[in-house]
Amino acid sequence: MDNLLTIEHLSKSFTLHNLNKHIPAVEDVSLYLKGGEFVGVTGKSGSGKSTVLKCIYRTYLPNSGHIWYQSERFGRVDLAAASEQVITQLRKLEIGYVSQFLNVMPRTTARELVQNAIVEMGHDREYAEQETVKMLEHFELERSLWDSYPATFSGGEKLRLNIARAMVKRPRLLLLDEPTASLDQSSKLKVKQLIEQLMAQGTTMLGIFHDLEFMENLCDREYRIKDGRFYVAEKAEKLTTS
Ligand SMILES: Nc1ncnc2c1ncn2[C@@H]1O[C@H](COP(=O)(O)OP(=O)(O)OP(=O)(O)O)[C@@H](O)[C@H]1O
Repeated sequence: MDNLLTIEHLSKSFTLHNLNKHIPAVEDVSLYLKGGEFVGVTGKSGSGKSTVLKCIYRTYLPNSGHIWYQSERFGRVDLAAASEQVITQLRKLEIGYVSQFLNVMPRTTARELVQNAIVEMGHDREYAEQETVKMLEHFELERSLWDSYPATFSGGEKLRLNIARAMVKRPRLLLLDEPTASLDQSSKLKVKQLIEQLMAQGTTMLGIFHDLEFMENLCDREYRIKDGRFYVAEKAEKLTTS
């Protein structure tokens, strides 16, 4: 199968002007994802894992390199150079990003947050309501919270809602940035079940997980980003734990 994503020689650095400091977060990283694969990214803290994911989602604009994404709507797109309009459409329709932090919207309830994610993909309200109920039930978010504002939720409740919102869209490409970092065992199991469902539906995933055992039981392949002056992603041997 063709690659859904091909990263070529990606570099991203940050300049902290107040400290007069230059941080080469990612240097010369190349990797690929075939359609339907679940690939894990590992590496020491600070080795640049999140930066790679954020460059793909275009939270960060890379300094150099290409991020070729085979889009359903736009054909082959370089995410490192695409216009903001294309990126906005891709985020709505094709590419999901989930981290351990929930961006709460003011005066938007938990139920609305999930529903809106489905509606912006073009589905009707009735379908969005049904899917929202299924997802909130799956993640065992207390019913009394469904119509409350997430700003007051506990860390675990926010996290479960965040994952529900990203996964309910069933994106073509899902970027998982340590989504299970502070979840208890039962919530992790819920995430695992949904990842397996998404895999069965053909979603391609690139994920960073604190819990390596959790990741290695699920993923097809793994890239290690090496610490040091150069941050090079290399293909690790295919895991055989499944
Ligand atoms: N917005 C930013 N501004 C300045 N420096 C940043 C920024 N984002 C990341 N960095 C720096 O880039 C480097 C890589 O960070 P990144 O978060 O990608 O690492 P990571 O491998 O995901 O780490 P962890 O496992 O601890 O989450 C670090 O030195 C970090 O301090």
